[in-house]
Amino acid sequence: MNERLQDYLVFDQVTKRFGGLTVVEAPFNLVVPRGQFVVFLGPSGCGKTTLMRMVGGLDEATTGTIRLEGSPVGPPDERRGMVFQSYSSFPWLTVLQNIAFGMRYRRDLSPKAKASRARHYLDLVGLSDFGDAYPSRISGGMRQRVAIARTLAAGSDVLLMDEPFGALDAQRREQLQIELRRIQSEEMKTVLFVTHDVEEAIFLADRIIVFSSRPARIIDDIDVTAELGSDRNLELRDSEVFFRRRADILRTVRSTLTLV
Ligand SMILES: Nc1ncnc2c1ncn2[C@@H]1O[C@H](COP(=O)(O)OP(=O)(O)OP(=O)(O)O)[C@@H](O)[C@H]1O
Repeated sequence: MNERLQDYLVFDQVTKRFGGLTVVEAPFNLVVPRGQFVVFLGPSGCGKTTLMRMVGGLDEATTGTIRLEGSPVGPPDERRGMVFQSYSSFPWLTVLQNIAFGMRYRRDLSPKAKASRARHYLDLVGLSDFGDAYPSRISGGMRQRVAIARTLAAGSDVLLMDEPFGALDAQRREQLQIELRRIQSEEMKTVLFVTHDVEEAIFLADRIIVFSSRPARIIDDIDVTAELGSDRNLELRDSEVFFRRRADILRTVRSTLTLV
């Protein structure tokens, strides 16, 4: 991999304060190669969302820089797609139109290609029968799926996902985890993904960053792909090595609760 791909997304000496509250204190450094699936795992309130928002351009670092392909990240743009906990859909657009909205910048796609892509992602998230519905008429979990479909359809190179599957039932969640991992590896997406679910973290991640309580500090940086390979499927999920790894990581995560 050449240098530009190796240091594709870089947190360089980043700190963050909100008034008197220090969220990221010890300068935060992390180098993410292009195409890596990185999961942030850590106690509630330690600053994971804040780090993601800074990558997305929704917040600014107090000191230090976040660089994407060598340049400081600026305001949100189409290179970075976000699915956050407080997802939003446009109430005046139908579900299908909401998904298509994510592609408004895509000049490389004809209107017909956009329509078929929107339909594809609508089906993928299991909302085939709700394309013409308005967001106010569907459940919160379904609106979350609309947000996921819109972000995937947009085709951004970097996906910033903050507990995107939190409100989904177990079966839908598993299906979307498999699809997300497939899309990510086929299309070389770089993903930052926040979850509190250790199993989800191991299943999806190439690499897991484990944080301490606030102020956020990295206490472990786990190369999951080195141990489990990059092929993720349901057999792996039931395997002994998966369960062993899950137990190890749970131990590390539990230790963060006593670290301050
Ligand atoms: N705009 C803001 N102004 C003031 N404080 C903020 C702001 N945004 C976040 N914080 C505070 O920063 C801290 C870190 O919040 P953040 O949402 O990044 O944590 P988190 O690790 O993502 O938590 P969770 O896992 O519960 O989502 C919290 O104490 C939060 O209240």
